Amino acid sequence: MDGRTKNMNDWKEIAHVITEPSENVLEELKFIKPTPVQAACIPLLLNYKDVAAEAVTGSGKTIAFLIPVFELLIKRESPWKTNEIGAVIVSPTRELAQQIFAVTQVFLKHFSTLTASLYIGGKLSKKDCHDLGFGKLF
Ligand SMILES: Nc1ncnc2c1ncn2[C@@H]1O[C@H](COP(=O)(O)OP(=O)(O)OP(=O)(O)O)[C@@H](O)[C@H]1O
Repeated sequence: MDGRTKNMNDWKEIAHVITEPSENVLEELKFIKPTPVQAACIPLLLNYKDVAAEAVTGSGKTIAFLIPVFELLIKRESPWKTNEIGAVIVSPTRELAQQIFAVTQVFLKHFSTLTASLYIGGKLSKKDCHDLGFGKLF
């Protein structure tokens, strides 16, 4: 058993359906095992189920949806159209949006074919519109 397999052991319930890039993200973040909300949500979302989860702050909700989002985006077989958006993550506050975007950056290092942009209030919307024109997947 190599180091990676050993580290992924606690993710075994869901590790068989996630790809190497996600495993690399988990390794980089040093997340040895899933939190309860992650264990509950990730398999359902990967099976294209609708999920509404409520869990206390700090329970790991970010990864619970980011892993499925990235996994489902890279599994898509039909080619992306210019300006097509693959996923939209809506957050109630600017701070939370920035926090989620920071974790997204770790994923992007390992999912090199995807890109992401952050759109928050307090910035010039003209620049946002310009950025969107380049066809972000996120
Ligand atoms: N499986 C895991 N193992 C260890 N640490 C984790 C794991 N998942 C998330 N964390 C860490 O726990 C902390 C809280 O995670 P996260 O921000 O995703 O929680 P949250 O439920 O989205 O919180 P909030 O409701 O405040 O947005 C972060 O520091 C994150 O890096």
